[in-house]
Amino acid sequence: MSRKLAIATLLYSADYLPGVFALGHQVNKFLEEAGKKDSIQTCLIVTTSLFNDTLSGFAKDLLNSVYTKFVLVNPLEFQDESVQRNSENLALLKRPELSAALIKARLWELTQFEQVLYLDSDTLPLNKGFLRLFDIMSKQNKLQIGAAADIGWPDMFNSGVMILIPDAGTASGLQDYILENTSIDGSDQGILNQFFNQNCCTDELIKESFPREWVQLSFTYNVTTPNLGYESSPAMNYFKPTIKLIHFIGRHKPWSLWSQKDFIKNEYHDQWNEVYNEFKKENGVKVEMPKVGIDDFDDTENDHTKTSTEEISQVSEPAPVPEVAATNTPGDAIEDSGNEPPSNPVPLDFTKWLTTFINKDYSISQQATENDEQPNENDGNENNSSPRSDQESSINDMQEPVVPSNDVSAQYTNEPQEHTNDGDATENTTSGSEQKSLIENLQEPSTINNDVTVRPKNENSEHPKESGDSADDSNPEPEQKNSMNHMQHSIASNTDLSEDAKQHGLIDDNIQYLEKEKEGYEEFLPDVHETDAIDDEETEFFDDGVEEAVEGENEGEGKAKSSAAQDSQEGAKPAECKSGKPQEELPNFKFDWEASDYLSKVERCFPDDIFEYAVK
Ligand SMILES: O=c1ccn([C@@H]2O[C@H](COP(=O)(O)OP(=O)(O)O[C@H]3O[C@H](CO)[C@@H](O)[C@H](O)[C@H]3O)[C@@H](O)[C@H]2O)c(=O)[nH]1
Ligand SMILES: [Mn+2]
Repeated sequence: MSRKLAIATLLYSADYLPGVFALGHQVNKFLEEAGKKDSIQTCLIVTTSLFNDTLSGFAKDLLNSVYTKFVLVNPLEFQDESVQRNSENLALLKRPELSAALIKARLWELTQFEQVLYLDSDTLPLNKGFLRLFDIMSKQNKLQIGAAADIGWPDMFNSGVMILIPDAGTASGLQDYILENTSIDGSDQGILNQFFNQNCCTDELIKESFPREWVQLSFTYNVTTPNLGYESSPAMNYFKPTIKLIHFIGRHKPWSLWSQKDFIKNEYHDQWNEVYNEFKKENGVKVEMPKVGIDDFDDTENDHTKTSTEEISQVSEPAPVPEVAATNTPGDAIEDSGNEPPSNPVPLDFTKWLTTFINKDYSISQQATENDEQPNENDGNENNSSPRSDQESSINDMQEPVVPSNDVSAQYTNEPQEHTNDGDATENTTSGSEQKSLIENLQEPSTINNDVTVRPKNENSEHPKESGDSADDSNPEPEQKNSMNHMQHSIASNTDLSEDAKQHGLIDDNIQYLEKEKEGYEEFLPDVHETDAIDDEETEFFDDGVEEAVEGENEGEGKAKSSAAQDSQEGAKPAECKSGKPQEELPNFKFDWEASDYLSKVERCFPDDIFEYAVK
């Protein structure tokens, strides 16, 4: 009699939907190819609140087309406390969204299956060879976990690919352990290693009798990428034909911006995109993924979707640009892009800020004597934001299509709740995607030739407390959520940007925007590109630039980031203003933010072509 087998993945925030879709699609392909479609279930573990309250009926239908079973799970008991205790270690990862990955502990509750192959949703099997794991591990017992070494610390396993035996006793033991111990990495990988992996027992005596066992799988079952600095490693070339699965670890996922950029992308990202496009084509998905994914969202619900739902909850209308779960908040940007000067003296829009503060003193003094000498200058100023104004109509066009919500026929297990997709007929959709941006340094993998390395099994002992080494497979990157929040204030243009690039519409807009103004801003541009082209931090840059320039009332301090402005000023000095009147004194760059009415006193004297973008 055949064993009850499942391949499972996890979804606790909508921005991983593309991963879940592509993975499910690919797994099905290989199950079919291997003739195992009927013998191995595909199982989506999804948080109850995400499923019931957030995902659209359309998304559920799509999920239903690739997964045979949905398992709705709730947070672990006392998960909040665990997350709290782990927060310090998790901070090392710079991946706060992973706090909820502790919910992977629920995998051992899937006792309706005899064996489960868990795959992170950012994994991609490359061929049906990955299914051999069920054969290789056919004798696995409930105290064992099969996983490949993590490249960040190869004495530990990576928890993105795990084969396990569900068992109620193990499940409760693990959850107790999570309650009582701090995870090495603040998330699931650390604590699962501590629980299962004898190597994490730093006390040699206890190690002798360690009760559970990590069975090390070949790295070819979980080849993590990116592998910066090692991409052309001889080992990679040597083992390439044997790779069964790729795992896109870290902040940057194949569906996020960076994979669309030439500078980091590798062939596996192309493969992922092919699979994803194939999925979309086969399922007739033509709308943008945010429209697929999420219904109206109630911010009061679960913690697990917090990273995305913080954003979702703010959004009244979806932005058209991101392919995947990206949230752009139309609000501020659109409002600010009108002709009304902002009532708030702290400008959010960098260009507006720039044009208003330049030559303030000059214009004030000129005003005193010349009155109408520069009658049109303020027009350009007011139109600073005009490149974005055309987006308002795009936003208005972004109404979620009415998508019929079909019943999801998959069975729900484990605290089933009736899903109420009926109310989802109209999806005012948006998605909360924090753009995960990180480039990992990966160590050269110590690849083994055998598929499995079974370690000596020990018995009966206490669990190791914790080790000092981080299992972090991600390089720290500055936290970017805040900057994402800033990003939400802007709307990306509805261009033909690649779908993922569209997620970062703001970034690209800003870059293009500045390029248009290149003349006179050259010294400024490299900073923008270097700092911003890759990820979300550009928004911080702008804010910083504003703050620094403002705070740096002595001219030197502000120069670093507003040098272009100053240069333009200096360049303008001997030249003529648009009015034709030569400037007679150096502009004063002092910027007194306390002066509440400064906007009304601001003038500039640049030639109009500097503000060409305003016309466009
Ligand atoms: O916002 C999120 C974040 C994660 N996930 C799910 O949780 C998995 C783990 O997150 P992921 O971004 O894939 O983590 P990695 O970058 O792979 O980071 C490493 O560290 C994590 C924390 O220990 C482990 O869960 C991973 O297996 C391990 O590879 C994802 O694949 C998803 O299935 C979500 O649904 N929403
Ligand atoms: Mn992963």
